Amino acid sequence: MRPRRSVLYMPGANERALEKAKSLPADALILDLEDAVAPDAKAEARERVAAAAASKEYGHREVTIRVNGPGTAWHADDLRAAAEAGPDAVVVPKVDSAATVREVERALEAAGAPDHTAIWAMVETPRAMLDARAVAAASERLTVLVMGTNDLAKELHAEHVPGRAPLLTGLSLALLGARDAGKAILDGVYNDVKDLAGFEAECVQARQFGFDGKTLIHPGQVAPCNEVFAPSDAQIAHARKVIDAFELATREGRGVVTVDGRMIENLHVEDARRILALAEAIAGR
Ligand SMILES: CC(C)(COP(=O)(O)OP(=O)(O)OC[C@H]1O[C@@H](n2cnc3c(N)ncnc32)[C@H](O)[C@@H]1OP(=O)(O)O)[C@@H](O)C(=O)NCCC(=O)NCCSC(=O)C[C@H](O)C(=O)O
Ligand SMILES: [Mg+2]
Repeated sequence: MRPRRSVLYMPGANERALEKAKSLPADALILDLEDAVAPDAKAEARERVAAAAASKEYGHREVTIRVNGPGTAWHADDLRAAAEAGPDAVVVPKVDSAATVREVERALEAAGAPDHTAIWAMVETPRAMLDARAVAAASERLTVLVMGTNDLAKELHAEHVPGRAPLLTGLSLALLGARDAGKAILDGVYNDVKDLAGFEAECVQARQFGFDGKTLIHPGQVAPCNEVFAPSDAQIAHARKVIDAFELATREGRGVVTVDGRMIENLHVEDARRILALAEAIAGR
């Protein structure tokens, strides 16, 4: 169980942000070479990001590198540099087919990427929503899907509105694909870094949908995001109660029981165990 409540992007060319990330309570970092880096700064950012990822100075935080997308002039060089740096994962934008995942996997292996370097695939196009399951299941190296809700909204000609009605179908399709393939999935970013109330509402919505965490763009979003995606004290207490009550029922030869007036079966116990495992992993940080 690896907590991925808060996953912070930072521009690969921004030395100050790369330094600051060492002290932020984010579960994971995405050192970005794609959208947040201007074309003229790509080569320098690539060196900076590779050195940061290889430095092992980020403690418990998962360190990932977002490369430029397949078909761009920088993609192959980015993959080679990432493979040599050996981050926890390479984040690949605009993945819309299983074939792309396999090409990335081959390129990483040809460049000598260590086994521990996973692939995180960004799903951010209509095609990716429709083929999310195939993308998620394309490789064992692929462990996480990452929503790209800005690109998705752009492709759909959709507006960013509170509640995200225009994106809900895409979010659901991506979740279905990820979970069917047994993979983790992260929600997209919230662009208005000053609107903390709107941000928190979107975190709660993502948690209710089933996302493991949310991608972020500003340090001020990390703490509230961690709070929303961590099991609350009440959830932890309830999970323990469910497990205890079900174990007692099982010893008495019953397969179903009620806790606080609600029916509990084996599947609820599995969920309770998942909640406790996540809480323990967070407490171990
Ligand atoms: C959004 C920002 C441009 C805001 O920048 P700024 O106004 O300069 O922020 P602050 O002055 O409030 O910064 C305060 C301090 O925090 C540091 N900082 C800021 N952002 C980060 C960060 N992301 N990681 C680490 N540290 C950060 C500043 O350096 C200040 O430090 P100090 O001077 O020591 O006090 C900016 O936050 C930013 O650039 N964010 C990241 C943008 C980014 O990475 N975008 C690409 C990913 S999102 C995406 O691509 C979407 C996806 O593909 C999709 O389709 O949806
Ligand atoms: Mg994008």
